[in-house]
Amino acid sequence: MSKTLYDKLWQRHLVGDVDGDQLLYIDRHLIHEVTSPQAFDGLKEKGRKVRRPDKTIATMDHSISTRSLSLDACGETNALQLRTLVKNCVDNDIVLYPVGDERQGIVHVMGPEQGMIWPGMTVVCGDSHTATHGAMGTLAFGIGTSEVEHVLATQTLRQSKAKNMRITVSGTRRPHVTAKDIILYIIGQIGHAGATGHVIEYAGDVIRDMSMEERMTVCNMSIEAGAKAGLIAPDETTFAYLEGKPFAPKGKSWVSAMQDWQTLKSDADALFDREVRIDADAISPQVTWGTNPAQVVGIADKLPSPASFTDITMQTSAQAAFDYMQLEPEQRLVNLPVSHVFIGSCTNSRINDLQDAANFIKGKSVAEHVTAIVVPGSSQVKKQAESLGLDKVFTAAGFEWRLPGCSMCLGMNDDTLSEGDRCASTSNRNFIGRQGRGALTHLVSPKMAAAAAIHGHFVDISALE
Ligand SMILES: CC(C)[C@H](C(=O)O)[C@@H](O)C(=O)O
Ligand code: SF4
Repeated sequence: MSKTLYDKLWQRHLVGDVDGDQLLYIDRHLIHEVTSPQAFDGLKEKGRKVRRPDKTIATMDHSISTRSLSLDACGETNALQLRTLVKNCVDNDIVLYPVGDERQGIVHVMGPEQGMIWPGMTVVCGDSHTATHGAMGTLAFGIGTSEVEHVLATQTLRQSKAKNMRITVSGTRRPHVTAKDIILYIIGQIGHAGATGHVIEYAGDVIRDMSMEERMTVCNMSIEAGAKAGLIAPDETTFAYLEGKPFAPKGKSWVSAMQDWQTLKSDADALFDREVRIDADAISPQVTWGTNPAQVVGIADKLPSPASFTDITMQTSAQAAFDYMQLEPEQRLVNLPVSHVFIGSCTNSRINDLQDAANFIKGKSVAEHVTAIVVPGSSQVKKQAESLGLDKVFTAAGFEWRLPGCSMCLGMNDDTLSEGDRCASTSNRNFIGRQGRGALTHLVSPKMAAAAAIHGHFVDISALE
């Protein structure tokens, strides 16, 4: 019978059935300071050991400062969380990339860049944006803390299989339309729960032509459409990205791995439970106006009016979003002033993202009323950006150039906004209070964020000369 890529990955990792669920083997377990402490406590209480420390890798990302390498920089609670991670890793022989380490970074940035994530793997992490790694042709998804404990103890996970969905993006990308605009547009079309219960495979020319970094941006936000995971079949772009990375297979192992990876695609006649087709020509630079990522429009478009939604729940949610975001139905966002700009997060803090923003900023200055920060996704990204002189471009324009971490994406450190601050943010969630109590978040691409910083308000970058 014909199979989808997801079916194939699932089948390869199936080790048995338990009470109606299935048991999957996990190839790579990524951990960070927020969702691992209770899992380690659980193991200790039960007198269990970590079964495969060699398949587990830890990094610090959420609770760290972006101004100081000190673990104490963001208060006692954060320091305790970080020191607990250190102790748990030492006690269990797990490799940890602490702040200051040249491999440290946001878990979804550092994993792929170290070559830890290979096509055909199963990858989990106690973090919802684990879907990012699906860009590598990997079955990758977020798990809860009790599941983190289960994986630490057994290197397996109980799961039930999701449905297959394919999103095919074809046509021609308009100028200034980035991977972020494409995924925001997709979520706008299918809704923030539009892929619930499904694993999405992204396909079509537009996806094929994307770099690995762009594919990661797309897969990263699968969870914002409710999907279990996002996937892209591996190809030459994937192999070229992986080759020579520290954890990638080498020599003969590389050759045989490549042969296997080439088979990792959906069969031509595979059936999907749901198919969505997206025409790239219809996509312009996007900006969210609401409090979930599906509440999004093209920058030149008018906001909807609540009455335009047929569904009563969507009407109510649109009205609530307008109230919270201090916006009016049918308003346009061009010229709406912003007070803050955040370039960072596991969606948009890779080198291409920083390059996109820097290209726009070069030789210009941040508007006087705007506070703008750039937070590279990892130490490697920071180093590469500095070798290209991007840090100088940002600081000369008036941006702050920070240390890598999650930062203002969710403000578990001191990078938070105050009530009424309006932020053009390259992150992935615009939930109420996400960047600080009463703060107003608009999700955009790095280019759109850069333009907002310079002009002090949202700009239709495709209309600029
Ligand atoms: C802290 C962590 C559990 C959380 C997640 O799972 O996504 C965070 O990364 C986020 O983006 O909200
Ligand atoms: S950057 Fe944001 S979305 Fe990504 S893992 Fe960190 S907090 Fe979560």
